[in-house]
Amino acid sequence: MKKISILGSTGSIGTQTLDVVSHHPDLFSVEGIAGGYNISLLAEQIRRFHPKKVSVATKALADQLAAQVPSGVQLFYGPEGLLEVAAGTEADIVVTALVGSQGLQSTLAAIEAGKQIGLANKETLVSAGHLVTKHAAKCGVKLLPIDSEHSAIFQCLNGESLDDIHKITLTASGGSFRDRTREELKDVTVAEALKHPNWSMGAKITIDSATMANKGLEVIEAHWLFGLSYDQIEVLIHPESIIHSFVEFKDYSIIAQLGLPDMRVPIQYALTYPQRLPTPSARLRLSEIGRLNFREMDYDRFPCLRMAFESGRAGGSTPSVFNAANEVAVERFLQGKIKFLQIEDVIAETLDKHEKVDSPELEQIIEIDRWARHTAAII
Ligand SMILES: NC(=O)C1=CN([C@@H]2O[C@H](COP(=O)(O)OP(=O)(O)OC[C@H]3O[C@@H](n4cnc5c(N)ncnc54)[C@H](OP(=O)(O)O)[C@@H]3O)[C@@H](O)[C@H]2O)C=CC1
Ligand SMILES: CC(=O)[C@@H](O)[C@H](O)COP(=O)(O)O
Ligand SMILES: [Mn+2]
Repeated sequence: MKKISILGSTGSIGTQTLDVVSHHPDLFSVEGIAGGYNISLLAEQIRRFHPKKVSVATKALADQLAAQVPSGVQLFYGPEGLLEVAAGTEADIVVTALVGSQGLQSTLAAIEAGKQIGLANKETLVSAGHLVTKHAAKCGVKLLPIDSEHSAIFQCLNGESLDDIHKITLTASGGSFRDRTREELKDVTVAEALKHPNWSMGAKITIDSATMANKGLEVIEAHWLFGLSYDQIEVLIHPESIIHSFVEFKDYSIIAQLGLPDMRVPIQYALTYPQRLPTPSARLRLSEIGRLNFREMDYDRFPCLRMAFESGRAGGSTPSVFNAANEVAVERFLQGKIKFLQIEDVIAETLDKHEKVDSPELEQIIEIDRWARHTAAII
């Protein structure tokens, strides 16, 4: 029986992780879950999966939840509560499915406690990839990718030497506005931006897909997960999201991973690795799909991706600023405070104001993240 804890159990990745668990009740037990504000769903998850430790965003919510669940469950709240669920249980693997760089300290705590990591929360790796990978190596912890593209690359690389890689290609659906010109993006609404063509995901990542910041975060995530240079990472628009990504080796042979867009496949692979088991996903039938399409990436159309590459190449604290500015800009867009195209302006101006710090320690990352959020909030 593999014991798991989930940070962000009430979100898109969290609920799909629990769906995978419910399809294999003999294989998995749930030690801990952490959510933010959705306590009715947390109460339901507690009744169904019997975690020992549960965390919510605030003390008031923890008190409300206490009235709805069996007295044996240990309830926590706030950042300390996340650390408790990340590191204070007997879990073998922690699924990091919080949204944003707020997941950084709990991911590091889980690693320090020797938990394997099912990594969905890409912002942690963007913000502090050098620290996360260093700690994981020191503690002998595997970072098992859940992000669909990185799971694809991980599966393609199985048993292959990193020295044999020429390039990897991350595929991008193009997001909600892939067929619109920049002129047509001026007055798009939040509701339109939230309509991803292929995936049902949380609000923040859906907006990131529309700006292509998501692929930018994924480029930096791939750099850290696979130890590749930015020159070895390419992005290709593939509107169907059937090829989840591919590796081109130095003999120019290409290995790709394909499947219908269903996150339960990469989630389950991270939980069962190196074993493969049946999933609840439907089968891909290529004869029904008929054809697959590809388009060259246009960096003028999607400047957030260009800024992500530049931030990754600049290194040090720059990706952390890119990430924090993006998080704030997306939140402001979702609240109707800025327009869609201003997301990229907020990121660009915040990056312009930043003075890079090389190899920042955790405390410096936290301080720089705070500075970037404050700066991005008032641009
Ligand atoms: N969704 C997807 O298909 C994919 C997602 N990812 C990545 O996975 C991560 C999660 O994405 P997704 O599941 O879509 O996001 P969601 O917005 O659906 O879920 C976010 C989760 O974080 C929790 N949360 C938010 N704020 C707090 C807080 N202050 N304290 C505790 N918990 C909090 C939410 O709790 P609550 O709702 O209870 O407030 C929720 O459980 C992101 O990093 C994303 O980029 C990667 C690949 C695919
Ligand atoms: C499911 C997943 O991994 C997302 O990150 C997905 O990749 C978003 O789609 P696009 O960024 O390709 O639009
Ligand atoms: Mn992805």
